[in-house]
Amino acid sequence: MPQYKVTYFDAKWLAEPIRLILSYGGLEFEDIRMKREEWPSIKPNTPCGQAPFLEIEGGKKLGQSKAICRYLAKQTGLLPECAWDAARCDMMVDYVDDFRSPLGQIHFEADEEVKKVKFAKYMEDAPKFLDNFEKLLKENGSNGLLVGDKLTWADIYVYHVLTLIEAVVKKMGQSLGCDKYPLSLALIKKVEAIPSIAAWIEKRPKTDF
Ligand SMILES: N[C@@H](CCC(=O)N[C@@H](CS)C(=O)NCC(=O)O)C(=O)O
Repeated sequence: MPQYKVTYFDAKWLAEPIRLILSYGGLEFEDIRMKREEWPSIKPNTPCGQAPFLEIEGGKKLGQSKAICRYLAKQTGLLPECAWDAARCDMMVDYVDDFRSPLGQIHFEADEEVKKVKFAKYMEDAPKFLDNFEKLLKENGSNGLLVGDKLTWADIYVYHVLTLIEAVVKKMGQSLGCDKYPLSLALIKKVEAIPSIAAWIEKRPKTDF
């Protein structure tokens, strides 16, 4: 019986970094993917009325995807002990979320004209984020990691969000052009090549986003 249960919809979005961190650490988990119609009956029994949420042995529940990631990062050696490095991880994660958040709204925008205009603006802003990630990766020594010389949860989180953004952007007929950003590409390749992560990517249910 797995010690952890992750509940979310049948998608990557906010739950995938949790699944990736659990997989990285070899922590067995039940990957619960709710149907939309199941959610209203589950929602009142969640900490924040939101998904994803994590259940641990003994029935305790934790909401907020980044709080869950941090908790699991601690169990799996992915949370730096040094307060400065831990804060740098938070900075990277919050920054990549600044890059992702508008795209979520654009993706679910019902009005096609509004969607087009917002997406064009999003693509105009994208290089600013990608250039900054190149700068941050360079400042860390161009070692394919964001913070220090050991893998952290920030590397896994940022890897996930960059690949998610690229998938959404591709679906809309464009590309981030990650090959123009060699250090971000190196981070993506490094995380994807970790055997436990590669094994999860291979076996996880196939969803677009
Ligand atoms: N800050 C929260 C956001 C969670 C969130 O917005 N979840 C959405 C799904 S992506 C949700 O639960 N929607 C259903 C609802 O609010 O009833 C987190 O990171 O976990």
